[in-house]
Amino acid sequence: MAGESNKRQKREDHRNAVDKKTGDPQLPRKKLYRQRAHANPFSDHVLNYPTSPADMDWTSLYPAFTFERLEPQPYAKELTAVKRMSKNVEIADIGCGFGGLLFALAPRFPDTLVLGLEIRTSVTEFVQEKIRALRHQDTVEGLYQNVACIRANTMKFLPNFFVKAQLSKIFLCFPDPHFKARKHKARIVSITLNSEYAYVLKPGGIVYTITDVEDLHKWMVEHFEAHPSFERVGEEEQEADPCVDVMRTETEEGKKVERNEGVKFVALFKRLEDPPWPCES
Ligand SMILES: C[S@@+](CC[C@H](N)C(=O)[O-])C[C@H]1O[C@@H](n2cnc3c(N)ncnc32)[C@H](O)[C@@H]1O
Repeated sequence: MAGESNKRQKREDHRNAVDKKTGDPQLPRKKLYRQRAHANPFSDHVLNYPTSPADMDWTSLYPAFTFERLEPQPYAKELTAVKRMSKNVEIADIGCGFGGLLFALAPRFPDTLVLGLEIRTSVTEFVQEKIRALRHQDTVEGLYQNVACIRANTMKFLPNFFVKAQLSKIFLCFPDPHFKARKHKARIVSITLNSEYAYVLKPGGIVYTITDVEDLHKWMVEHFEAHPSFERVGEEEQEADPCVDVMRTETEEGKKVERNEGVKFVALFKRLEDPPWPCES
């Protein structure tokens, strides 16, 4: 406990310290935010999440993508100035860890809102601190205004954040493998969860997966191929997608596998159009 409060104090000191030359906030140090590798997705964590996407306030996460307008309010005679978003989140990195992919994608898609969702508290805080520092450093091009990170257990609450067909890309990079058969239910890919990914993805949208665990790769392929809303993207189209290279090289886990000369298994799945209801055909 003393160790944790000591670490918290060090983080606070580092957060308040500025770069002596530029006066900018310093980038956070990973070593102050390290946390046990696995968080149990079935635990009752104390999490903040909206009861529905309409209740989610994105304006504080992406202030550069907001505007104000006057709107009527219940029981008020006067119109009130309300902040609204000019864009919605379109790219989600599920289990973003320390955010390597987010920081690589954000400048490549400067007009698209990118969101990391991460279950571990300290790791989420690291990404949020890094975003704060990078935004402060880059006042000329306005980079990193389009990236944010929230603490969330996506296995439980993904549809609380996104409306139907909101997202164009979902990344599942190096998800926890949960090797033992009795732990497979904790995997981030399953028939049930794939239905949630299908719900929040727009037709033509892509789920990107990468892992160094062959058994998990086969599991992900098997579960997405078995799902009627997805089809696997062919090798040629996969390799032509610039996000694939980013996912291979910029994720923290991808870099680790590279250092250990390990193998990376990639598979992409396209969200298909829903078939017409019988009464529509
Ligand atoms: C092995 S790490 C991969 C991190 C990052 N994607 C990368 O490739 O470097 C898996 C991450 O998923 C997070 N995670 C696991 N289950 C989750 C859940 N249900 N909701 C959100 N994040 C989760 C873990 O905390 C961990 O940071």
